Amino acid sequence: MTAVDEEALTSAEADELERAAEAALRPKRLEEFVGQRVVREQLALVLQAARSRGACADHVLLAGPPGLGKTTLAMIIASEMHASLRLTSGPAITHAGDLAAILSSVQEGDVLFIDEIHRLARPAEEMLYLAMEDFRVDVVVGKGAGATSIPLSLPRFTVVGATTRAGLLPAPLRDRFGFTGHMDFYEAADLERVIARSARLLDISLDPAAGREIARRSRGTPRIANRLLRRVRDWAQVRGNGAADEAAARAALEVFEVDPRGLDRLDRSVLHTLCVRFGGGPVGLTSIAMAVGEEPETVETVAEPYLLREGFLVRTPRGRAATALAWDHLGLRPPSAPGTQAQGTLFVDGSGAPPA
Ligand SMILES: Nc1ncnc2c1ncn2[C@@H]1O[C@H](COP(=O)(O)OP(=O)(O)OP(=O)(O)O)[C@@H](O)[C@H]1O
Repeated sequence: MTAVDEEALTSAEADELERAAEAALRPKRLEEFVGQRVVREQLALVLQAARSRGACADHVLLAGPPGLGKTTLAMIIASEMHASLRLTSGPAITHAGDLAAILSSVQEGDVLFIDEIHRLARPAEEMLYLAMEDFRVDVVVGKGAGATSIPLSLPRFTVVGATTRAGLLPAPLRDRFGFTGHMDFYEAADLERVIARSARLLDISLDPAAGREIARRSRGTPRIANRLLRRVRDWAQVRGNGAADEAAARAALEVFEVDPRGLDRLDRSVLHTLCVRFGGGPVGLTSIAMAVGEEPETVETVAEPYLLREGFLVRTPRGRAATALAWDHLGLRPPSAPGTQAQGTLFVDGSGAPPA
């Protein structure tokens, strides 16, 4: 096995472990689901009404940045409806035939979760409209002039679609969802509750001040909060005295390059590129992505929403531009200020100054 294979295996194993750790922390019922008060209330109503009619729930679209709980909510919908859950994703369905195979095995009342639904191939998308509206698929048998289309009726089922980019969904598909839950970043207080709950489940005795520190630096995202909690536990075990207290939280977050505003390496790299390489912008998404070595979609869906929300950057018709807060956070001065040099190295504390 080559060094590259070994590395790939290790990171695949690490991803698998992270996924397993995440799965163990998923709330199973709507009342355990912390925060997102509006979506929770709307969903509770939709599900209760469907249950009392003895019908399956209307199709649900969940929209919002990664890690806010869309998959978790899909699982909760299935469990609240006492239904079986089938999971797939837009990129996994490369041909309409893949979707036809899934749909033809769907049972009455099932919940079909389609993650990244905005990435479905067009023919599959069209098949899905029909399935969602008329509970029917047309299966094409044969090729060319001899091809025939055989209609296949489906039992009633619920599609739960998740997307980080609701704007990319074609209107006909969007319109087939009876309810859309718009998920937003969590308030720090809600994240503290997520962290306290996870600490209990993981049997970590967590100091409330450490929970606050982790919450503050989790970019409003439960997945990040849970991940940082596990890293704080690691630090406490290996370098500390086992106590997950505030000092352990600060030290661990420093090691894992999460700065005091919760920005991680990618966030800082985007801001740094914008300020130093492009003089603060405005500059197009693709140029930023190329400069930081990421896909434009990753920059747009993973880094940008939080940077926008926190006021580090703005979107203008001519591209992304850094705000005064971004320059300040990096310890740099914008080029218009006299005597400015838009240069510097990024440090974990976001100061722009090297550690003493
Ligand atoms: N409201 C919540 N309360 C408690 N834990 C939560 C909540 N939302 C999410 N989590 C936890 O955060 C993790 C990520 O959630 P999930 O996988 O559902 O996010 P997602 O929005 O589907 O992300 P992606 O779009 O990247 O797939 C899970 O471990 C889940 O337990």
